[in-house]
Amino acid sequence: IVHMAQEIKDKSEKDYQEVYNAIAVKLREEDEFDGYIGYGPVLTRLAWHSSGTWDKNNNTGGSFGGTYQFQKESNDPSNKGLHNGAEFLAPIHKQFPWLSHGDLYTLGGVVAIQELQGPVIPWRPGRVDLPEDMTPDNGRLPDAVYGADYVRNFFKRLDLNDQEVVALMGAHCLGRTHLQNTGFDGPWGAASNTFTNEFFLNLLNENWKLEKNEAKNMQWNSPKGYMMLPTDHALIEDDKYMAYVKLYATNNDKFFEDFAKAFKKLLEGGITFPQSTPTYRFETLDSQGL
Ligand code: HEM
Ligand SMILES: Nc1ncc(C2CC2)[nH]1
Repeated sequence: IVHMAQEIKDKSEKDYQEVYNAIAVKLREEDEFDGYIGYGPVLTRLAWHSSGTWDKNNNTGGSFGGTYQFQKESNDPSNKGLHNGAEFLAPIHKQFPWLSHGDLYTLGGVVAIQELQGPVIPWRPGRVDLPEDMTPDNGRLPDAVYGADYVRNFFKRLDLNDQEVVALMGAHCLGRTHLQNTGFDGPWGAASNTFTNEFFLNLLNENWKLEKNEAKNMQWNSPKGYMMLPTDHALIEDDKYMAYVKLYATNNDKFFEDFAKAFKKLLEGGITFPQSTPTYRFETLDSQGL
């Protein structure tokens, strides 16, 4: 299967910056969601989950077809809680009906990372809505209860290596787990809505204890009230992953640079873009003085 991005001839960088700004203004205004965390984290997770269904072996799934819009995918138990992100984006789709669902979901993640003071994520348009019967089966997204070998093997299907996996996991600096979504709880301390390398610093500096939570799942908790999933903690149990955890804990610029590259790669998995497709690097609201 070839997912050839369409050439967008009648839309300019200004048009896409206008969509970016509409999402960013809504993100700034609707700040009360999830105990004043806001929509940034759940938009980031929606962009990741709509892309993370890709299978490089047969080029099925991925962000291209925007199939998260169909219940077969949005009702995947792995996607519990993401309807909040989709409902946030629905008025944006109404305002800009020419934007495909795949472009909408991935752009939402780009806006979230950038507006939460993370790196600029280069982004290309041209994903094309596919029919419902092209929706990938449930079960393509990762479980949180396993260790390093599982994580390494899982991300092979998305063509992501150790360095890319560790960089991407840094997005767990955002938001929080919700017992009713995934059976994991916490952090009880201030969950963050600012993109930093804190995930790596916490992994290295906190005193982690493996405990059974209220949903009978094992998770790692720290005296400060932070938590790590077993798949998070796996990054300091494996020597190859540990090297990147230490790199990103001590070099924030390198983390930002590597995260931006890996997140773009994740959001574009399986897509062939025409040579003529521009790569956009959007301005944040702050940098536009808005
Ligand atoms: C082994 C891979 C991964 C596993 C097992 C995993 C698992 C989870 C779980 C269980 C939650 C809690 C969801 C909830 O209870 O509402 C979560 C939240 C989140 N994940 Fe991951 N994740 C993984 C990789 C990623 C990646 C690659 C990204 C993005 C680059 C990401 C971004 C997020 C964000 C932003 C949240 C917070 C969502 C919110 O606050 O509503 N995760 N993840
Ligand atoms: N440490 C940690 N692992 C997963 C999370 C969810 C993103 C909030 N937090």
